[in-house]
Amino acid sequence: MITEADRTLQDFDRDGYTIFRNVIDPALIAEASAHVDWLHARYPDRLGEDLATELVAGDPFWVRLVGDDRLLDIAELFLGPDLALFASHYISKPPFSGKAVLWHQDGAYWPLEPMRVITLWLAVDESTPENGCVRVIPGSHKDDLHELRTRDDVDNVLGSESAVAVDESAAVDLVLSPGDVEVHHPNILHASTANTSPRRRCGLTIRYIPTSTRITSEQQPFTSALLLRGQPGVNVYQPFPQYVPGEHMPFAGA
Ligand SMILES: O=C(O)CCC(=O)C(=O)O
Ligand SMILES: [Fe+2]
Repeated sequence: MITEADRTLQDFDRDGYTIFRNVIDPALIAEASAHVDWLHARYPDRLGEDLATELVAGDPFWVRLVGDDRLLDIAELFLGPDLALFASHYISKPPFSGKAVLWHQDGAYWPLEPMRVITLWLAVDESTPENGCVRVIPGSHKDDLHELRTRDDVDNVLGSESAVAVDESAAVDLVLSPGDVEVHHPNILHASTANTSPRRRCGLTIRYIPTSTRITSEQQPFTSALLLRGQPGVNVYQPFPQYVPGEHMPFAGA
């Protein structure tokens, strides 16, 4: 018998991405949205595209969110039962000014060995072509990792892109509603345009690894390495943060 999960994995093997609808409930998405506002107030110098990984392990709400069982159950389908966080990053593009993300493969940036890792991209806002949703080239995950080249001639989040010609006519726009999750492979070519609309476009990237994938960064434990489920495997991890009223964002169950 072919189950729903088998079909999802087959889609992912063929296309390099797949979408899960309505994973996270509106109450928790509202907290994630408030978290982005709270982070902006707490770190006023950071851009919305840069609410990043080094803030995660000291932030009880962030850890609660990436450790949510609904997200880990999805990660487990792809990676098995022993799961860690490698990195997580809100990419919140403000109205009218949000920057583009140029075509890239995530794995080209990451200190992981082997490159066994998936991204869950959790939609916090509606995400459409108008406000700069993620776009992918289906099947491009079958290529090896390309070299990177620097790009500072256009305003963009990464400052670089894959050094490869991309046939944009093959791109698929990932239109998502708040609470939906898009899963993508570390080798898939993906991008997003600038936000020229009046609506914010916020998503939370969550990079999960099986604990058999080694984080080879010099910094140990890596800034956002957290053991989330099962056995610790080959890495060392950050301790879980304790909630301190007044220091951290209050949230349900804090
Ligand atoms: O949110 C975006 O626009 C880009 C996301 C991305 O590159 C990723 O999740 O790896
Ligand atoms: Fe990416």
